[in-house]
Order: sequence, then C-alpha cells, then structure tokens
Amino acid sequence: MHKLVLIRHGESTWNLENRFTGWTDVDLTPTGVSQAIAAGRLLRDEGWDFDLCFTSVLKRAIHTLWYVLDEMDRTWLPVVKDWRLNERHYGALQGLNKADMARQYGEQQVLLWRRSYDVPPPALTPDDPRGQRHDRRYAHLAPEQIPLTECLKDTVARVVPYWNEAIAPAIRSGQRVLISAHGNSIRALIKHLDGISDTDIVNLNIPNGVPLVYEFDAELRPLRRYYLGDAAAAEAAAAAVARQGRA
Ligand SMILES: O=C(O)[C@@H](CO)OP(=O)(O)O
Repeated sequence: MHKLVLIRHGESTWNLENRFTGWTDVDLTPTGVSQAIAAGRLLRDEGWDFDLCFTSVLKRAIHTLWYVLDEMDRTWLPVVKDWRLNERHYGALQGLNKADMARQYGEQQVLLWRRSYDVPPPALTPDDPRGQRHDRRYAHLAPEQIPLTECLKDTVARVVPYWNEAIAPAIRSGQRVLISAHGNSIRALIKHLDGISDTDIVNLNIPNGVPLVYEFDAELRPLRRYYLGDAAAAEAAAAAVARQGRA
C-alpha cells in the first residue's frame, strides 16, 4: 500500500489578520511555527518517515516543512519546490480582509470567491504591485502563465499535471512523500484524487498544520484519507476556516 502525507502550512500573519493571501509571500506567526513543530513531533512519535518532500515557492509552506523536518531530524531530505503547489491566486482580493469583504459584498459572494469551483475573484491588472510578474522566482515562466487571478478550477489545472508528472511517479516508485502546501492547492489535489464534485468541493476546508494521510492501492487509487492526531480538533479547525468568510 502507498501512503502520502499532506500538510497545510501553519497559521500565517495574514491568516491571523483574516486577509486574502494567495501568492503574497507572508510569514508564519508564532502559533503557525508551534503548529508545524507539533505536526513534526506527531509524525515522529507515530513512526512516520519520508524519502522526498514537495512544497511551493511560498515561505509559509517552506518554513512549515523546515519545522516539521527539523522535529523529525530529517532536514537532510531532498525537497522539491515548485510554483504549481502555490496557493490559489486570489487576484485583486489579495491583502483585503475577508470579513470586510463579506460586509461589503455579502457572505454569499465571499463564499463564491473562496470556495466555488469556477468563479474567480476579480483579476489584478498586469502592472499591479501586488502581482508577481516582476518577481524573480517566476522569471522562468511566460508572463501569461503567472496568474492575475484563479478560481479553484484554474488551480486544479496546474496542480494535477504536477501531481501526474512529478509526485505520483515518485510515490509509485516506492518513495514516501510529504507535501507541504496551501489550503486551496490541497483542496485542488483532494478534488482530483477523491473525485469530489464541483458542488461538494464548496464544503471542504483544510486546517492549518495538521498532517493529512492518504492511503492508496497499487494503482494509486485512494483507499482512505484521515487527519493524524485529534480528529475532532482537526474538524473544528476546518470549520473555523469556513467561518473566516463571515461578516
Ligand atoms: O487567503 C488565502 O490565500 C486562503 C488561505 O489562507 O484563504 P481561503 O481559506 O479564504 O481560501
């Protein structure tokens, strides 16, 4: 049986301030660091080990991975960083407060922007300083590959090819893989792996810093997925994420 562990980064400064983040490269808070350390300790104590790690090019996910690996005494493991695991790009919402937006546009509109499959937030203009077209880490991409906004469908369209090209082959070859990523890049992958419908995906929220285990059969078909540790606490934390879009 193949296994995979996914972890959403620990709490970030903009999670704490309840701001739309997307591709903005914000730090972990002290709580976020503690969550990552606790996740690493849990993995170590439960006897997990890995051969290869994947993360995004955003430091909240990279640092989470560092803390997890440090706790496991595995900072020497190979780590592949790829922009295709980045958070969903939140367009012109990046930097704005989620509750303020709910008061201004209504909770239903914010729910559509946050959780619908195919409604993108308003786009940035190409020269908006909040955009990434002049960011050196994306210089290898064509400008039109660097999003100005994304709905979840757009995120699926980059995460799934990366899964198929890089991650799935590693797991099939017997490597034990750990992925540190983001709420919506993880939702994109779960949607694909578990065949979740466009309507049901609205209800899926991912808590910060809790290891999520997938078990697969030999063909990499999912058998089950579950959170490590206190399942009720993970559910409560996911419900709190859902509430971030309330007025
Ligand atoms: O702001 C973001 O980038 C994401 C994750 O923090 O938020 P949401 O849960 O609203 O999709």
